[in-house]
Amino acid sequence: MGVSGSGKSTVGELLAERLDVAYAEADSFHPPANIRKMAAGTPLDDEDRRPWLDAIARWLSERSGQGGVVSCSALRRRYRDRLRDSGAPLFFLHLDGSEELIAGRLKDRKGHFMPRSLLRSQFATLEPLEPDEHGAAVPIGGTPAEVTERALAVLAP
Ligand SMILES: Nc1ncnc2c1ncn2[C@@H]1O[C@H](COP(=O)(O)OP(=O)(O)O)[C@@H](O)[C@H]1O
Ligand SMILES: O=C(O)[C@H](O)[C@@H](O)[C@H](O)[C@H](O)COP(=O)(O)O
Repeated sequence: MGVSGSGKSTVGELLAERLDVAYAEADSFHPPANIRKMAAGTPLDDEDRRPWLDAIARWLSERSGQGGVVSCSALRRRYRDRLRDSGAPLFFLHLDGSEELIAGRLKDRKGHFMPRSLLRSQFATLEPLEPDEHGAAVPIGGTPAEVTERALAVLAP
């Protein structure tokens, strides 16, 4: 989990490779209308995110027990609750970094529908993990390989 540009896709793929489990990119579960809306510079609302979270929850429940990594922003507590309702045992890794660091990385990202102008609203929507949630924050400084090592250390201390 984490805001746009926090490294979910980059680190998620590396993590899945290291764990030898399936990987899913949550962006690919958005209905086309959601992609169009974000590309036009408008943040999604809860209603837009409902079918998207339902589709990700389906993927999770189909894979329950086999392991897997999904890179999904899961910005609000209630979105994570929806994913937990899938029944799959989930561990949320929050890729955690400053708006300044992430904005800098997004400047160099090419060929992605998400405009940088939405980063502010992503931070405004973000609700960090609460103490009762199974998961941990992972600082995103350093290379993707370093962040992946940090995530692995948290998963298997
Ligand atoms: N640890 C890192 N160091 C430098 N650049 C990174 C790092 N992680 C990701 N990036 C780059 O930052 C941008 C956003 O990463 P991405 O994985 O697309 O984030 P998200 O999936 O969360 O939107 C991409 O251009 C990616 O190559
Ligand atoms: O809930 C949302 O507002 C979106 O799903 C958003 O959080 C997500 O991050 C976008 O799909 C952009 O994609 P990237 O995170 O890959 O930039």
